[in-house]
Amino acid sequence: METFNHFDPKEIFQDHPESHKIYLEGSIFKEIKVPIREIRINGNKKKDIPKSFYAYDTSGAYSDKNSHININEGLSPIRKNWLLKRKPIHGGATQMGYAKKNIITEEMEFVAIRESHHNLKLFEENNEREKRLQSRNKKFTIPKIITPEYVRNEIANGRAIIPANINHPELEPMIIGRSFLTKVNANIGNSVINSSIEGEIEKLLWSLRWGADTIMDLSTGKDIKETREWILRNSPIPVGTVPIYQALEKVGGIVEDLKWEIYRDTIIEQAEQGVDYFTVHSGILLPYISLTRNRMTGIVSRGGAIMAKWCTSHHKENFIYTHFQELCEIMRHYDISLSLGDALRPGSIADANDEAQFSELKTLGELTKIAWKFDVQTMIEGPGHVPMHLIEENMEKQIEYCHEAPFYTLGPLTTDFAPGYDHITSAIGAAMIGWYGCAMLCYVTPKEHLGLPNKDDVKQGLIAYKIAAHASDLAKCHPAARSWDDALSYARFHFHWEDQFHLALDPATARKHHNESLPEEKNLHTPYCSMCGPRFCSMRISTQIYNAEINL
Ligand SMILES: C[C@H]1O[C@@H](n2cnc3c(N)ncnc32)[C@H](O)[C@@H]1O
Ligand SMILES: Cc1ncc(COP(=O)(O)O)c(N)n1
Ligand code: MET
Ligand code: SF4
Ligand SMILES: [Zn+2]
Repeated sequence: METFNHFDPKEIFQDHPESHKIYLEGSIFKEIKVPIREIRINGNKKKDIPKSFYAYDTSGAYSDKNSHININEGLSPIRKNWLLKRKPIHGGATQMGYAKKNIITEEMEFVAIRESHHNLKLFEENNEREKRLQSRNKKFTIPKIITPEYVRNEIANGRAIIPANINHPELEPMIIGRSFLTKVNANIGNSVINSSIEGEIEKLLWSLRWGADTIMDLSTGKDIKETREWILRNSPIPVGTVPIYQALEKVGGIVEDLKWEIYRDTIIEQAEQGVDYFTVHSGILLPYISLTRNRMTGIVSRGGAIMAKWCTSHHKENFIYTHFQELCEIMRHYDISLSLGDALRPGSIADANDEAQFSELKTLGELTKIAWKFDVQTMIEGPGHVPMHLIEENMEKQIEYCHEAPFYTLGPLTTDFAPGYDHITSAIGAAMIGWYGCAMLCYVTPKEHLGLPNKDDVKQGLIAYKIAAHASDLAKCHPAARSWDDALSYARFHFHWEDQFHLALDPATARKHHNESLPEEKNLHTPYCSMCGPRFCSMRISTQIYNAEINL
């Protein structure tokens, strides 16, 4: 693609009525501007309720009415000055390197503000209510306000990462760790069957619109490098890749012809472009491969299957494992985060939690320790297909084997019997593992196992996963989570229909469903909807009871 003139990017971000973008300033670093979406709450104009709600905002400059957007030029490089300034003062280091030296970076303050800003109490404290809602929370203590020092400490200890390549200055930093908001990744990218750069840009923009915290470009078709360049220059969120896919392309798809040197050159090429994290299949060792023989579905990881074929055909140990320190040195230089891939994740309910899977997980734990020596920020990838009763064991073993490095799981899918609806089968497992402490949920779309997702699949996958992530945050009693539910419930009980739509995850769909049976103009202040009608509306009857009490 030479130039982009296919559609107006800003149009994708216009269906957020009563929302506008504001920026919060740093206190350590005045030049940082942390984006937030402010949603206006209109109420009935009589009562003294908060006038706005602040929502975490992943959409970058695209949703800013005052910004200039040109896909051909890319986003403005907001981190450029931070990086330049820091280098002569402290020398270049990874976020983990700075954190270990007790240095707070711009990125750390940025994410601290981002994680705390909607930590605003919408309604007056109700101690009895707070006690009741937190009574069964045993797993987590998350601080009420996330400070830059708290962020630094979590990064220094390896419990959280800020994926931020020094060559991705367009990035708005975000943090992945179990003491922070649960994050969601969206996979995009072409395949040989289906491919266009503008189509991938469109999926990127839909991902941003629907709240993806990171994306992975999993392209395996044509123009892999050029596609990635367009994505990176226009992405305000971290971009991850699986470099072995492009390495395999370089050897014409012949697995046996792969070698470390080609893989290394691919890594450097992608590092120079600004990729923020790499999925690396370094934990699948030669002896583990035979453990998959009796599985129902073999090796389902793409990178894993490629590596297994290489190892068995040469009868040699995994070349990423044997060159792991060299890999870490390259990644440290760019501050690329390491996502240790789960090449042996189960691809069916029958294969969940088997020996192959957990053997690899142990190896990933050993590699984590090595990566940390190099100050490489690290997270661990997890399954896959797991029935609900076996999910908790995955989280427990990951924390134990991998020294509390953040967990990043695909789903997990809780059943295999619903192709076409795997965004739902997997959002169930994602909500559970998020609650147990998984830091980032990799979405699954309705197309899983069936084909390459299109932009509508991206939307459906993200909606399912934003729900899973938020439900996890509520269950973790994350201090920033519940205020959104409270604002929406208040609007619902008081029949502030407009507020209910504006606060909704998907405002247009909520409005459309409401208006299908009660047309908008006449009924927007109606104290009921078509579900029960005027006489049977229980919330209306409740209000009548309380109003009568007041009159007594
Ligand atoms: C590991 C996960 O990545 C998904 N996956 C692999 N390639 C792509 C792509 N080009 N676009 C979207 N998702 C992809 C798989 O469907 C699986 O869910
Ligand atoms: C959570 C997650 N997302 C993506 C991949 C990469 O895909 P693959 O292992 O199939 O190459 C992975 N291993 N885990
Ligand atoms: N659905 C598979 C999984 O569970 C992925 C297939 S495409 C590599 O990981
Ligand atoms: S998703 Fe399709 S192409 Fe990928 S492993 Fe499954 S069947 Fe093969
Ligand atoms: Zn699968």
